[in-house]
Amino acid sequence: MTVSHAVPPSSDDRGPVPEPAARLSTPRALARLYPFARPALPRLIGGALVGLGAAVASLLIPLVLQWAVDGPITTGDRVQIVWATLAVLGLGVAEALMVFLRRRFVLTPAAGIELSIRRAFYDRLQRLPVAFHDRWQSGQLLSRMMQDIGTIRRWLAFGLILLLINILTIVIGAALLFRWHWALGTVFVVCSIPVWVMGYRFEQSYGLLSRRSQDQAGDLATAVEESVHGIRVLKAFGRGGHALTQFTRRAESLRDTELRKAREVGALWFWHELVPILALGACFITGVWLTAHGLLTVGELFAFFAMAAALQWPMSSLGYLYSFLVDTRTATDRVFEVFDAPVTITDPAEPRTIAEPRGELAFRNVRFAYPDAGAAEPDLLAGIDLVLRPGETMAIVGATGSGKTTLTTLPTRLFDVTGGAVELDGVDVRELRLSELRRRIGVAFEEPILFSASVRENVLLGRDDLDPDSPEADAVLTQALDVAQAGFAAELPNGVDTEVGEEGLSLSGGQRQRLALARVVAAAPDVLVLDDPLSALDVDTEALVEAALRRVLADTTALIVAHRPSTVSMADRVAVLWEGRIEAVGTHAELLRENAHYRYLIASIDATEDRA
Ligand SMILES: Nc1ncnc2c1ncn2[C@@H]1O[C@H](COP(=O)(O)OP(=O)(O)OP(=O)(O)O)[C@@H](O)[C@H]1O
Repeated sequence: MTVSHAVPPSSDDRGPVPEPAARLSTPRALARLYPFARPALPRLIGGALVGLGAAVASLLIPLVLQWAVDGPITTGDRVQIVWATLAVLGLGVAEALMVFLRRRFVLTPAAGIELSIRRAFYDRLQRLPVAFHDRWQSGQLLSRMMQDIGTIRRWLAFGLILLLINILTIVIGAALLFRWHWALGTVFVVCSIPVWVMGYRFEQSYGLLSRRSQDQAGDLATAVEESVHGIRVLKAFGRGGHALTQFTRRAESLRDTELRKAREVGALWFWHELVPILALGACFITGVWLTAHGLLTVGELFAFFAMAAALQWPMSSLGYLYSFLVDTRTATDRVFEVFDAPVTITDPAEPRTIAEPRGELAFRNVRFAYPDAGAAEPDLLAGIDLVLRPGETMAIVGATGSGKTTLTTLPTRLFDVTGGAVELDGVDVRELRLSELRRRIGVAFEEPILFSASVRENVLLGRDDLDPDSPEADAVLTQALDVAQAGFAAELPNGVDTEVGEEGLSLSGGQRQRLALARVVAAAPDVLVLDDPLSALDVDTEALVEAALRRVLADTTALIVAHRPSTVSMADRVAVLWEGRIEAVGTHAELLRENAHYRYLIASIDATEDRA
């Protein structure tokens, strides 16, 4: 059941936000929050009951006034007047206390619900495949995580309960009006009808605006995130002004939508303020007429005015609560679009395990096309057959864009093959638990990503089996840093406990690459997959890393994407990727002798190096 399809970031001023394909009614859309709200339900119900108690107390005051005016005030019974005064005071204090209690009841559970939705959302983001993250802007995900889930929390803490209480208060108030005289009740109900009709129509039009503004807020977050992330490029190219212009355009689009929202809400508020006043005016005239004709007592007329005052806030708040309801529905839709996105790469139903790991990696007639590739496009990988023998180092050489990096994403199932199979020690990788697979195969990417954490934490990321403070962890860390020639880490202000900045920006490209390499070495997998791991290193450091890697690679199977002759030289054999297939496999010397494409590729690599 989906509220709508996972709409990849919709946009701002490029046209109207598309209506989700399958819209649920608002109550059903909000009911999807139930699993998160269930643990907090007793307290939420408690809060609603106490809130209702406060509303009842406020409605009882007019009844006491009616009794006082028709009884002791008319008869002059002072004792009874004192009792009536005390009752009104008592009801007022009880109402205030119950409002206070209502807040106490709901605040903590609502914050708990927010936490559990955020946790589930983050967990979902972790489990969703790379293909999902390729399609979604990070700002869209961020705004859903922060802004939309915050809106849901505020709704559960205040909006929902207030809406229920206020509607109940209005119903009880109307019933009391009927009790005094059917004509009063009827006038009130008839005059209120426009309020409900306008509320319904408002939901339709405001829903679209609400969706657009929340999507635009996501786009804006993306713009901020991208410009902060790419601040060096923007500065280097002097494009700060251009970025500001683009940002301003997006911010203005959001402002325009917010203003349209505010105008819609303002119009609704106006009618929600005006109609109750008109209704009460009509009731007033009716009440005076009824009293003049002896059909209503003076006490009842007096109580009616008090009731009008008590109903004023519940009626006028409906406009605000409606818009809040629609915003929350939109926020819920946006959050559930992520929950509804399919997790396509999962553990198998009946996982196998590799009893005696040897480290043989085989590509058997592997085919692959990216999900967004056109149906008419040929597969990027169109029948890859390649076997890496245990302990062998295999380099992959191919033209730019031929699919080398893509090939490295398949063994760990960052993407699943669209045909054929990747096998580890004879077992299809799709038959292994993801945790086992990713423990056995380690990957270092060309773009080295470091997290905002210490060098130690970054390097030992894949070793959750080790206590980070244990001597064993220290030994693994030292050895990995040694292999990756990352001795510079010891000279950082706090050594290996130095926090490397956001994504390691405070380190040089080569330093980051060496730490990323150390991370995969520390993981000690059976098979290493390295996507051009030395591209950012200077010639001397590269030679040192190579020498150390050779020692590690001596008994580890490795698949290395090579863009340089020096990387090729580390390999036992080289595979030539050409037009989606492995055209030839052999030693560097054999291929130079026998394969024209290989000669061409090596020549173009050399030419690039010479130019560099
Ligand atoms: N996530 C993705 N979604 C869609 N298409 C992609 C994705 N990643 C890469 N591609 C496309 O797949 C093709 C192969 O890309 P890939 O990065 O695997 O090539 P490569 O051989 O590693 O290139 P290079 O040598 O330049 O690093 C390219 O045309 C690229 O545009």
